Amino acid sequence: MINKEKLPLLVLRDMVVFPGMIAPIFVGRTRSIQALLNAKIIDNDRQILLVLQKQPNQDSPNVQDLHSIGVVAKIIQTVRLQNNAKVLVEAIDRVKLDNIVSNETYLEAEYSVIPDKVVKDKGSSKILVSNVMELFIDYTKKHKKINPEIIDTIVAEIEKEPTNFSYITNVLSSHLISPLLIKQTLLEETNPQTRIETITDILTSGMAQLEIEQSLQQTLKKQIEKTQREYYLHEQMKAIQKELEVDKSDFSDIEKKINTLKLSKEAREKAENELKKLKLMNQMSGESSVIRNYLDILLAMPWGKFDKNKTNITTSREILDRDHFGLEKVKDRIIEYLAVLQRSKKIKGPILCLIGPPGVGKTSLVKSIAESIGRKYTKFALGGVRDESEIRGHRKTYLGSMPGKIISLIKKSKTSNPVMLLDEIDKMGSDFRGDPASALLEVLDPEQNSHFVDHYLDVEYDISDVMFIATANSYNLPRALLDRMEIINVSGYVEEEKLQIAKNHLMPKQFKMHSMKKNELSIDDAALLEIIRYYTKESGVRSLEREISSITRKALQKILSDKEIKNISVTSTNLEEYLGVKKYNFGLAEKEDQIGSTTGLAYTEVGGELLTIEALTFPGKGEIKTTGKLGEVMKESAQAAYSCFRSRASNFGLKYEDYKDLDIHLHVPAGAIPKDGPSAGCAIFTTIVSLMTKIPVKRTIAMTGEITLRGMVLPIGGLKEKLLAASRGGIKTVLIPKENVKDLKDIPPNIKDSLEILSIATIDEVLKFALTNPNFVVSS
Ligand SMILES: Nc1ncnc2c1ncn2[C@@H]1O[C@H](COP(=O)(O)OP(=O)(O)OP(=O)(O)O)[C@@H](O)[C@H]1O
Repeated sequence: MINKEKLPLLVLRDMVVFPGMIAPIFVGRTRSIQALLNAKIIDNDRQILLVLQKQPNQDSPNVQDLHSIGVVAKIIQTVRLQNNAKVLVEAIDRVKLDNIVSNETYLEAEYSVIPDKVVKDKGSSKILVSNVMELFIDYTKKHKKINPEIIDTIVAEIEKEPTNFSYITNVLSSHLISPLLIKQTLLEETNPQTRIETITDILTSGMAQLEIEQSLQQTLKKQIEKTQREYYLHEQMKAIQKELEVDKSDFSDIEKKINTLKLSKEAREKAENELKKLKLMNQMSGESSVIRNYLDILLAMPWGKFDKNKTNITTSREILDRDHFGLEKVKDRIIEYLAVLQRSKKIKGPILCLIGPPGVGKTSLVKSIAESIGRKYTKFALGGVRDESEIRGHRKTYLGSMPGKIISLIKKSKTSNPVMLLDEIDKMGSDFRGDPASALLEVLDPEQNSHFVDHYLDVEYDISDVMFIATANSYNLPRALLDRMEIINVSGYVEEEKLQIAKNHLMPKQFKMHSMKKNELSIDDAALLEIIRYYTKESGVRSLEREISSITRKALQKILSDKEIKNISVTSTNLEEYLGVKKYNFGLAEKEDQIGSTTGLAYTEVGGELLTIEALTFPGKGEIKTTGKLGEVMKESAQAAYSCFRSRASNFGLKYEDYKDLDIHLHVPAGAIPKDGPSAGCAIFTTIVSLMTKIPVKRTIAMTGEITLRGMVLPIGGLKEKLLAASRGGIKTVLIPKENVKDLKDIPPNIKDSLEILSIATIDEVLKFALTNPNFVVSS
């Protein structure tokens, strides 16, 4: 039924109000405010019609611009603001508008209430409601636009009236998030069941849309994350590249070296691999500095660099003669060796080893050899080397590891064919860290050393062009090493030679070193001889050189501190002024012939020595006791000499009773110095015989020779050194084993001339020469 009484019409721009709902409305348009003001009071309520305009953006819609279905509502509250108002309305019924008219200030219309159709199939509608409710809850939760508390209230209210389908659909419709037109359709639908279905459809499609949106959002989020990640990585890469850019020059240096150096194939591959690793590394890391160091060393090696072989034996001889006095035999041997080199360019044979006491010129000979063949000189001091890695290096993985000395010295000499002096090869030790001698064997073996691998370099380096020359003070070398080497004996010098060396080599050398002019200082021969005799005690000339150096310094100081002094001459009279009191007595021979004291001759690492052997008797059990740090061999030699004496005692007119209760104490002075070897046998025997027979031993005689129990004299070593010591010590006569006579040809004539050298084959002969009363032996 149409309600002919008109009600003012409030046109809504963008909302649909459903029956039963309370809604706040902002009213701004004048016509709307006028409509509000003219709301009619019906049943004690101010009532008004509400309708949606078709186009939300129209400011003054005409009658045809409005939907025909709306609601009649009561105004609960009105709040007037300055130019507009806020009104709270409660929709009462769905209405159809008729006869809409516009009076002066607002629209008004007649209306007829449209009741909802009665739902017949309540069962299925109930199911539909529970479905739609579930959907609604899901949808609103997902949508997140509706406050969860409101959802709870709606759900609670609906649960209160589960069969009021009109109410339920209106509530759900008003909370749907959907376009206005759809809402208007819902308002216009009078069948609640149809409305439920429509709402279900709307929610389902809304859900699907939401899901799509959400997955789209996620993809978008992922996309953004991916882009951000890529951006970040990109930036990081830029930073790394920038970092690398800085070091690029470093790498290019290394690359250049790898490409230009004459590396072996293996070394090139290794260098390239290491460089590859290095490029991928953090340049600040410890490992990268290990690799850098390694590459530095590997690429600093003189790959393929050789000094040109200038071997010419004539010039070599000249240089050796220029630098060294005497040593003819040694020089001959060296020249022979160099002759092979001149022909074959590479010596595959054994390496040279110069053996002799200190200061005899071994080192300077090697320097001269290097100079004479135009090669660099380098020295590997082996004294005290105990660790194999000093020769062959440590693996580069160890912290602070380094290549071995051989490789380091080659690198330092900047050529692959230097002359390398292996100094003091006899002083090499060995311990748990490995035996350096066996590593050295590999170095010296011409078959192996072209493939020498240093632990640090870890690639083969050909050292077969290096000329190794060893020096040693003694023959105390591992057998295998001795076999690899050609020994050249460099023995000591006699006084005359020392004098010549001092005048022609040491003095000019020291003068040059101290910038002393030739005419400013002179040391006469007598003074030099005194230095040799009283200030030095050596086979070589090292101390002599030191003393000359000390004189030069003192003379220089005098010249510089006193302008009056223009030159200085050092003679035997003023020598003490420069060198202080005499350090040694010349000639160790006894002042008088002694009972129980004999002079023996020893050969030590520092050259020949006079050895006094003395003995005493005292009551005892007929035993012999030895002191003076004697080695096992020397002790046994004393035992043998004593047994030999006892077996022959009757020859010397002695009865068993004479010596059976006597102990002998045999001592060799300079008790702190270890002594060993069998060559003092003769001297010990002579001492015992002299002691027991009370016949003195001639003071001017010295002897050397091993004895057997049966009284034979056996040969000894180091003859030249021993004769030199005898001549230095003021000895007149030397007894040497008969078998050593053949060695005399190697002894310089001046030594032979300065001594009476007698050969002995038996101990009887020894006694005949050594005792002051030789007839005694013969008569007995
Ligand atoms: N025959 C010689 N002619 C000239 N100078 C010599 C001669 N012998 C030695 N010298 C000089 O004596 C000094 C010591 O020699 P050098 O250092 O070569 O001795 P060495 O035998 O190598 O000793 P070490 O075994 O202790 O190494 C050097 O200055 C050297 O030039």
